[in-house]
Amino acid sequence: MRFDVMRFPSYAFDPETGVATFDYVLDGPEPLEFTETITFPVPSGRTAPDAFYRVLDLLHVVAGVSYYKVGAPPRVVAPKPVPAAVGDFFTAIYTHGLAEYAYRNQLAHVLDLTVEVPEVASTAEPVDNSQGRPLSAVGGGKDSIVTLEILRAAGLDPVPFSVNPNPVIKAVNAASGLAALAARRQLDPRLFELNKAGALNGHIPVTAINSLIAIATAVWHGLGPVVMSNERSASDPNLVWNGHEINHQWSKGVAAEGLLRAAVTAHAGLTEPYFSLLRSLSELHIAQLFARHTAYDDVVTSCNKAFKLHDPTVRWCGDCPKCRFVFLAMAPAMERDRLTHIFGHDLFADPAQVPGFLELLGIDAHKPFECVGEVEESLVALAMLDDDAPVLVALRAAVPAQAWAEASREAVLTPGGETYVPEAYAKILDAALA
Ligand SMILES: CC(=O)N[C@H]1[C@@H](OP(=O)(O)OP(=O)(O)OC[C@H]2O[C@@H](n3ccc(=O)[nH]c3=O)[C@H](O)[C@@H]2O)O[C@H](CO)[C@@H](O)[C@@H]1O[C@H](C)C(=O)N[C@@H](C)C(=O)N[C@@H](CCC(=O)O)C(=O)O
Ligand SMILES: Nc1ncnc2c1ncn2[C@@H]1O[C@H](COP(=O)(O)OP(=O)(O)OP(=O)(O)O)[C@@H](O)[C@H]1O
Repeated sequence: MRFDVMRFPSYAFDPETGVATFDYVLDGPEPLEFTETITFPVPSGRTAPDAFYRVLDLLHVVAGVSYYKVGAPPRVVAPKPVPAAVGDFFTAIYTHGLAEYAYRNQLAHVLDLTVEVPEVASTAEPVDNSQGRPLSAVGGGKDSIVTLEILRAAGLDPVPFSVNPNPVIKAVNAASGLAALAARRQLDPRLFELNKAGALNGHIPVTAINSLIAIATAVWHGLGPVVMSNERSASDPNLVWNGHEINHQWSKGVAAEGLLRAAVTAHAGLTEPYFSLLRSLSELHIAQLFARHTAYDDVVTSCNKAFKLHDPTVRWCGDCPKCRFVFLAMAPAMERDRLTHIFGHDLFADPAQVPGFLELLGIDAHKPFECVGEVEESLVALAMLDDDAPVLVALRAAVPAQAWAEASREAVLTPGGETYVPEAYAKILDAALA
């Protein structure tokens, strides 16, 4: 299949049902057409404001990555004039956001794309949304639980929100006792047929898509900023290829956050659209904050296999990089019995897990293409554990002396790095960390 250009013919939105449909075309000798459907929760008695439609303009192009990856055409032409900040955001989504896909499929041209914008438009009038109730994105894992509880403790009355909440997310929301909002996202089924037939496939920047759905929902419901739980290490690449950083978690990183904020403010006017409350924290630090909340032990699930669209696991699979990393990160903060209860497995008792842990400790290959923290975080977590579980004994013996010397507990557990957290929320975070 050869395609010349990706286009975005139109989108439609029905405020009665909350259903938005986004159309895509991969144009070439044998064009392919796709439609993605996103159903927003409908608020009672609120008309969708202009800013809502403007966020949909952004979502239309960003959600196109799922279909672009079927053919990787050399050109992507955005549908309407947008401010310069939006063009930059689109280009970053299709290059950095698809970098792992480009690397795995050896499609170097994807990293050099520029999304073409018909004309540069002027920026929107400001819309002050900074004082509304925060919409807190919930992914079912430990990070968003920590954010939800920090916002709740500060009296900000957060509204939990998820895209396609699965049983894990529904159980987390139930454990929180808060009334949640949800949107439904349906990929064009044709995509799955093409995948089965062997079409090009790979990872996409899903957090950017979920984030724009969250922002649109917050705008329509008259809420305040969307608060994410993306950690410091999400900004660090897995490897460098042809001079380009390849980061599995790119759209969770701080650069993506800055670009998304700038695009939404320029095109939709929102003064405080979106930020990650936990940006300055390591995963290890967040795991320590999570340990304070036992109410979620029976439901919290960070394993990505539980979030697959087809054949998901019920909870932790117990044998993937993410399960291993979160087990190691939580271990110093809680009794082993509690940890084993949360996971349903004791990963430190199983010697077959040793090679996977060595990868996290930087002893083998590059950081896995998964949502895992830095090698330094894993080393510090291991250094904080002093019992003789079989896996821990094997890992201690394998870590070279120099690696221990380079891992600083203080560096890992001290907040730092660039963030976009507004001052009022930064005070709340400081209070939670005190
Ligand atoms: C759950 C998961 O990890 N999925 C990744 C996996 O896909 P798989 O085929 O095993 O299962 P499904 O997710 O059910 O996907 C079925 C097909 O649909 C395509 N697809 C899915 C969602 C979407 O928005 N667009 C799509 O085109 C998908 O490509 C499958 O063909 O492997 C895929 C290929 O590497 C990944 O793309 C799947 O990742 C999901 C999009 C996903 O939701 N992943 C998150 C758990 C995830 O990886 N989050 C990252 C943050 C990434 C970011 O920058 O935002 C993290 O937490 O580190
Ligand atoms: N289905 C979803 N709907 C809305 N937001 C989501 C969804 N899945 C993930 N997110 C948000 O995207 C960000 C990244 O997700 P991630 O999976 O890393 O977080 P998490 O589930 O809270 O924690 P963990 O890292 O332990 O899995 C978080 O802010 C999370 O709340």
